Amino acid sequence: MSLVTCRFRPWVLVFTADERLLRRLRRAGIYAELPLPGERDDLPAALVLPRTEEGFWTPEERELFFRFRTAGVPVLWEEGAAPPDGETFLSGTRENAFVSFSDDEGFSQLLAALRELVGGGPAYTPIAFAERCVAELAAHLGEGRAVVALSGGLDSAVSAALVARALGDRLVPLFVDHGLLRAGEAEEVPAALTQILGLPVRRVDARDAFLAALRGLVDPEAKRRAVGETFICVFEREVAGIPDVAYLVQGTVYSDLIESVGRGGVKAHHNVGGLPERVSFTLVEPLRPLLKDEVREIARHLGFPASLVERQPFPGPGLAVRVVGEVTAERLELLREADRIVREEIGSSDVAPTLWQYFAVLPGVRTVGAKDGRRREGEVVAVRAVVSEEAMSARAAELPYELLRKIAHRLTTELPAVARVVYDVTDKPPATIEWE
Ligand SMILES: Nc1ncnc2c1ncn2[C@@H]1O[C@H](COP(=O)(O)OP(=O)(O)OP(=O)(O)O)[C@@H](O)[C@H]1O
Repeated sequence: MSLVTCRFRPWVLVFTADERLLRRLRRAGIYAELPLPGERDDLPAALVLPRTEEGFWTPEERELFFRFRTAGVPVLWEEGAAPPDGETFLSGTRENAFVSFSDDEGFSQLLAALRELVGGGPAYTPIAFAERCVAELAAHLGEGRAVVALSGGLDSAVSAALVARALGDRLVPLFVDHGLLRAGEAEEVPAALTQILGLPVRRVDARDAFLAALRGLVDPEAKRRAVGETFICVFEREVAGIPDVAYLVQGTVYSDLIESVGRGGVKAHHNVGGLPERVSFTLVEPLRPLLKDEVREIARHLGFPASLVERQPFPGPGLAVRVVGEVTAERLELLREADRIVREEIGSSDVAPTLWQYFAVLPGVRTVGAKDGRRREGEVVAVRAVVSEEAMSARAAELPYELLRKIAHRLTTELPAVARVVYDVTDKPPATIEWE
C-alpha cells in the first residue's frame, strides 16, 4: 500500500518518543520529526539525540540513525544521551554535545546550532506547512479521483480541505449517516463541510444497516466490530459507483501514530474499521506529521467554524458505545435527546470552557421512579464531564450542584422514559472517559 504524505523541509530528526522537545522546536520554527514510519527519501539537516528515559533503540531506529549518520548528517546530543550499540562517537569528542535541552539556556544553544544547520530556509509554522503541502499534493498526485470519508471530526475535515485545494472537484467527500451521531449532526455536518470544502458532500443514509448490524449485540468489542465492518461495506459500495478512484484521503495525525507506535515501528495502525487494509487505492495522509493543536491552527486559518475546531472528541462508533447493552432505535433516540439536554445545560454554564468533554450515557439499568403518585419503571441516565489535558488521564469535573439538579430536573421531566439521573465521579484511571 503506497502512501502520500507531506513534509516541511529542511527537517531534523529527534530520537525520542517524547513529544515535548518536538513541540518546542516546532514552535521555535524548526521542523522536527520523531523516528516514526513515513517517507524517508530525503536527508534530515541534523539528528538530535536527547537524554531519554526509554534508553533503548529499536532495530528501525538504529537503521535510520546509521543510514543518516553514514550519509554525513551531523548529530547533536544532550549530555547523558545513550547512543545506539556500536556507536562510539559520543566519547572522545564534545563538539556537538549540549549540557541540557530542557533548560532555557541549553535549548537556546540547541536552537542556534540547528538554525545554522538548516540555513536561511523559511521558519516552520503549521500554516506554512499547509501551504507547501497543497503545492506538493498538486504536483505529485496524478490523474484520477480521490475519495475522503468525513466523520464530522477535525482531522478528516482538514485533510480533505488541503486535498480539495490541490485537486478541486476530483475529490469526492462522503459522509456516512450511521444513525449514531449526536442531535442535529446528521444535517449540520454535511452542510458545514460542503461550505468549507466548496464541494458537495455526499450524505449516505445507512442508518438501517448499522441498526441491523448492532441488533442483539451487548459486548462492547462486538459492537465496535459491527460498526467498523458495516462502515467498510457501506463505504466500499459507495466508492464502487465512482469512476477512476485512485486515492483514499485519511485524517491520520501524529498523535494517532505515537499512540500506536511507542518507540519504534508501528504495531497496529490506528485506522477505524480497517479500511486501508481493504482498499487498493494509494493512501493520502497530509496531516500525518502534525500534532493536534497544529491541525487546529490550520483549521482556524482555513476559516473553519469554531463549532468544528473545538468539537469535543467523539468515539468512532458514536453513540453505540454510550448506549450500554443492546442498541435499539428507541434507546438511541432517548440517548440523543438526553445528550442534547446535558450538552445544552453544561455548554451554557460558566464551567464549559474548563471541560474536555461532557455527555450523557445510558448505562442500561432499569430503575423504579414515582410520578403523579404512581410507580413507573424507566432508564437511568449517567452524566459524564471530565477535565483533561490530552485524554491520557482525566478528572471527573466538580460540576456545581445546582447545575446537576437542573440537568436532572430537565431529563426527568422532558423525557418520560428517564426515571433517574446519576453523575459519574470516577477519574481516569481507573475508569476510562467513555463507558464502553
Ligand atoms: N460517519 C462517518 N462518515 C464517514 N467517515 C467516517 C465516519 N466516521 C468515521 N469516519 C472515517 O473514519 C476515520 C476515523 O474515525 P475516528 O472517529 O476514529 O476519527 P478520528 O481519528 O478522530 O478523526 P476525525 O477527527 O476525522 O474524526 C475518520 O477520520 C473518517 O475518515
